[in-house]
Amino acid sequence: MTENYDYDVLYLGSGHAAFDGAGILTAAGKRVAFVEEDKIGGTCPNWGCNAKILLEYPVALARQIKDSNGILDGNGKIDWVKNQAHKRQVLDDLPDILQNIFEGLGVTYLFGQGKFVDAHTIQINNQQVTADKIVIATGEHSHRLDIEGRELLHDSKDFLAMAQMPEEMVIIGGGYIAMESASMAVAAGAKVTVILHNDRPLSAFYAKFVKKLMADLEAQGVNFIVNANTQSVQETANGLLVKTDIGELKTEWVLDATGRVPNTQNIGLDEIGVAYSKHGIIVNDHLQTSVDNVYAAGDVVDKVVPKLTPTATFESQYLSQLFIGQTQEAIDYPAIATNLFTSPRIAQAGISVEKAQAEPDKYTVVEKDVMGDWYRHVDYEKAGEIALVYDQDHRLVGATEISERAEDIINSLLPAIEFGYTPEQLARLVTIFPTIGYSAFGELG
Ligand SMILES: Cc1cc2nc3c(=O)[nH]c(=O)nc-3n(C[C@H](O)[C@H](O)[C@H](O)COP(=O)(O)OP(=O)(O)OC[C@H]3O[C@@H](n4cnc5c(N)ncnc54)[C@H](O)[C@@H]3O)c2cc1C
Ligand SMILES: NC(=O)c1ccc[n+]([C@@H]2O[C@H](COP(=O)([O-])OP(=O)(O)OC[C@H]3O[C@@H](n4cnc5c(N)ncnc54)[C@H](O)[C@@H]3O)[C@@H](O)[C@H]2O)c1
Repeated sequence: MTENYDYDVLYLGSGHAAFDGAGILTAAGKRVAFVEEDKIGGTCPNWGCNAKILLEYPVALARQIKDSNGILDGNGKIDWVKNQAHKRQVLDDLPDILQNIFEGLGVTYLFGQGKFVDAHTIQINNQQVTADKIVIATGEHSHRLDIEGRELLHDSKDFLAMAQMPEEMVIIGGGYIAMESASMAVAAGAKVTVILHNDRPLSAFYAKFVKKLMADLEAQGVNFIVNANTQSVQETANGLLVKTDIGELKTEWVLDATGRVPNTQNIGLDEIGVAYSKHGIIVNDHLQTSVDNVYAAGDVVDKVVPKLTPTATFESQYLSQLFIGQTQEAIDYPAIATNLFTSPRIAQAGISVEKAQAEPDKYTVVEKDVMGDWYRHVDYEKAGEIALVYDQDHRLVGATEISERAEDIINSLLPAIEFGYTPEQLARLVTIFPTIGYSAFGELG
């Protein structure tokens, strides 16, 4: 009987995987609690997406100034100290704002590290609380290389809170965080070296566009060292010395961007029998764990869909609908759009080019240089390419673009990809001209 518990639904964590679905539950009269050991709202608002985009926004502006051939006066120099101050001004109140909103909806916040005592009971400090259903939404933390001098390495949280931009920086890794940080740091004046342990960074993105991005970043001053394993970082009289198996280099600051690790440790999973792997908590197609009343959502889940905020939101809302009986169906993920916030950006959604090329009987790939569209020159852009994936009925099923406006193009095309618009339906979309959204549909012509 659910009345025997303190709460109907309790979330371990208070990030997007928790709060985006909570309103659905409280509206249905459910008693809801979040357990949070750090900042309310989790990674995305505090040291992920929001912090990143505030610091990153001037990068494209600075590039526009430089590429405008003097139309926009000035040198487009980014003042990192002021940039950080602006970020703090916008974000520092967000946890309080979220707390007010959710307490206003009737949600209880319980502060401290939560750990399972049994399948229905969570220990927080000296307190035990019970719930009918418990959702593990503990997210991930940064991976730290196990090398000599690991205590000298920094993570993405440190990067996004960095008071001053160092003159020199080494970034280890070739994922989203490595590339986005390299793009920001070089634009803000740092001498950046990226160490890759292979020669295929950004493995989830179209290889041809990744090569173009790397060439562009190189032209901006980023130095890539490929196929190098970092072995140690040492403090010397002249700064830090980073040693790899193919050489060494001196630097001021080192970012370890070698991935993120699910927060599955020290929360009592083994004690209550919740199964997990190194990729996260193992769930069925209803996001239910190996223990019946325990579910998981967000980055902590072992899943094939990208670990992004909108994915966490989708899962959180799905679980709430499941809990109030609005659905009994398995989770049905839509096409998930993603964007790499570098300059230039790479965005994508739907069937990838690589998958389409591997199945030529099912898909056709059309690639275009987007600079043939006059509108792309409005903001002084110099290069951009799109790859469109069509099925046999000539419906758009996937798209990826490299350009400064790639995220807006892919967002515009997403409804066509998700809902499988026919050419006739597409022709009925009368969008605003002249805009980047209009240009997006122009690419389909
Ligand atoms: C640098 C960076 C940039 C990113 N940029 C983007 C982006 O541009 N777009 C995008 O879509 N995604 C981005 N992401 C990913 C995005 O932040 C995550 O997908 C999203 O935050 C996942 O939400 P979540 O609720 O699953 O986890 P989180 O937001 O990590 O929340 C988990 C919460 O659980 C708490 N917690 C953990 N263990 C316990 C415990 N035992 N007891 C109590 N509380 C606990 C943590 O303190 C945390 O607050 C970025 C991530 C990083 C690191
Ligand atoms: N724009 C966005 O939406 C955005 C931005 C940042 C982060 N994120 C999310 O956060 C997650 C984490 O991002 P991330 O960049 O930390 O991870 P990632 O998994 O994208 O990249 C990790 C990188 O580190 C490399 N690596 C792994 N082990 C290594 C080792 N021992 N030595 C050297 N390199 C090593 C990998 O080859 C890979 O290139 C992503 O999966 C993404 O979902 C999203």
